[in-house]
Amino acid sequence: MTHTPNESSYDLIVLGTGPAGGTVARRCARAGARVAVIESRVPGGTCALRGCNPKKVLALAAELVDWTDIAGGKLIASDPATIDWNQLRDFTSRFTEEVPDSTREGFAEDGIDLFVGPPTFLDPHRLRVGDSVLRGERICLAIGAQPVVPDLPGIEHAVTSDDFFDLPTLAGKIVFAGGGYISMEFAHLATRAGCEVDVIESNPRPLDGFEPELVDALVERSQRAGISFHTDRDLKSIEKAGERYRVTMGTSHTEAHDATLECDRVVLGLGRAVDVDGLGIESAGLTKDRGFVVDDHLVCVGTDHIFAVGDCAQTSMPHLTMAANVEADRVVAAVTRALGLEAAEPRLVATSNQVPSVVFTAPNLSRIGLSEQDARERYADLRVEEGDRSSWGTVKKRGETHARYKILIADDSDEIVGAHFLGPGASEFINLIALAMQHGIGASDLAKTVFAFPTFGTDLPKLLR
Ligand SMILES: Cc1cc2nc3c(=O)[nH]c(=O)nc-3n(C[C@H](O)[C@H](O)[C@H](O)COP(=O)(O)OP(=O)(O)OC[C@H]3O[C@@H](n4cnc5c(N)ncnc54)[C@H](O)[C@@H]3O)c2cc1C
Ligand SMILES: NC(=O)c1ccc[n+]([C@@H]2O[C@H](COP(=O)([O-])OP(=O)(O)OC[C@H]3O[C@@H](n4cnc5c(N)ncnc54)[C@H](O)[C@@H]3O)[C@@H](O)[C@H]2O)c1
Repeated sequence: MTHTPNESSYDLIVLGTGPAGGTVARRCARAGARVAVIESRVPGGTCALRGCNPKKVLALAAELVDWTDIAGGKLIASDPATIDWNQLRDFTSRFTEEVPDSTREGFAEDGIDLFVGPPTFLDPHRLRVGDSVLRGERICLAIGAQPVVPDLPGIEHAVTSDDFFDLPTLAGKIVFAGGGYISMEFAHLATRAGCEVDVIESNPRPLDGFEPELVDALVERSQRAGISFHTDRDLKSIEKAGERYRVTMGTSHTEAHDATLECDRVVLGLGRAVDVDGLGIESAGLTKDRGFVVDDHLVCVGTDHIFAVGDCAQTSMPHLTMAANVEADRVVAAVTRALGLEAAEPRLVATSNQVPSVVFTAPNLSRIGLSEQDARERYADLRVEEGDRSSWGTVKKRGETHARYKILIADDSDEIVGAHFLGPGASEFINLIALAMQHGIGASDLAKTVFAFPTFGTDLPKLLR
């Protein structure tokens, strides 16, 4: 083995400091591995710095305004609450400001060497970062994904979710391109902040993958909150029009019906993609498709010592923080075992169908497991419990008008194979269903379970009977 003079050797080199990389690095270091982490940006990862956590602060503000709006004249006097963007943005930044230092401190506590800068593979075991060359017995890619910015005329006028948290103003008319999680959550905030809001989505409805009836109900509720939808429409171009922007939308099928919208800001929510620019993946023999192509053990195809985990790995797992943590735990077990250390077994275990997700609109939309369409293809004995909870006391007490559910049960085995909720309690129900799905609690046992009254939990057994 030849070493360059400033080359350091490690048992494990991790690329990325998000939930996936952070977990792999710290748990392996605590198990006794000599670990280096390379981060190309400020340490902390998407979730903590420009994703879930700051987004949840914004979503809380949207929910609060919405709740005072729908409960005004009932639970409280009807003066509407308002959002002061400067105050909200500054409050949100308090939660992100501390992340880089606390990430650095956490790594230091665990004896991990942190290198900040863009890395490049020199060969399958060695990476250059700045002036340093690091050699890793094992390497773990946890580089996440970046907002998709398509090559369209005028795209430089748009901002991404990364920029949204620091916008100098949240006012006027905002066009969100794409109708996925990011646009829907930010659109719900923006309309509650008094903006005029439009969402452009190339599919017939936003939030592909969520149950169509529940999405339709959320769209109706969103429209009532002031959001306009342009479905079956693609973002085509953006032009500067004085102080404003002119957005052109095509249809997904023909150019015959282009339409334009004038607005003050365009925000992209067109998905996220893995960016390997400058990483030199060919020197490491890596294959990338939508993400790094891995085998069932999260080992990159074409290698026997490089793992990929979280948003950058091409697996059936959704691109969510807890899914990244589940995969990270599997890699920790594999790496510690391979290094001959005491194997650190996974703390979190779930299949892709057992990972719940919530869209933090007001009201929330949640899902776990299969859609009804997929479940019908797999289960001849499928039982579907579905309905509208908007007349139920727990919903009406809050002043909410839109609340639906759909629970999918394989009748012979009593197994819950999918569940979908919109409205008050959606994020509580989905966790109870996740508990049942992850630990083999059948629908009829869940239907007999006693929860504290009056919480949303007490509605769940009734939805299953
Ligand atoms: C606006 C927004 C809201 C979200 N809300 C939620 C939510 O509510 N719930 C939820 O579960 N998920 C949410 N997500 C998704 C969640 O953030 C991701 O699934 C999660 O962060 C994935 O973790 P990761 O460790 O794989 O990647 P990341 O957290 O993206 O971390 C990857 C790290 O690698 C670094 N990196 C990139 N390239 C390189 C390189 N070449 N070399 C070294 N380092 C590199 C990046 O800078 C980053 O620090 C949200 C995402 C966004 C954008
Ligand atoms: N609450 C959460 O858990 C949460 C929140 C935000 C983000 N995320 C994660 O981040 C990922 C990225 O979020 P996202 O909202 O950017 O992506 P997304 O994949 O959820 O949605 C992108 C949407 O853009 C549409 N689209 C694509 N190109 C278009 C075009 N040219 N014109 C119009 N519409 C177009 C797609 O049809 C799709 O509906 C999510 O898939 C999710 O994994 C999770």
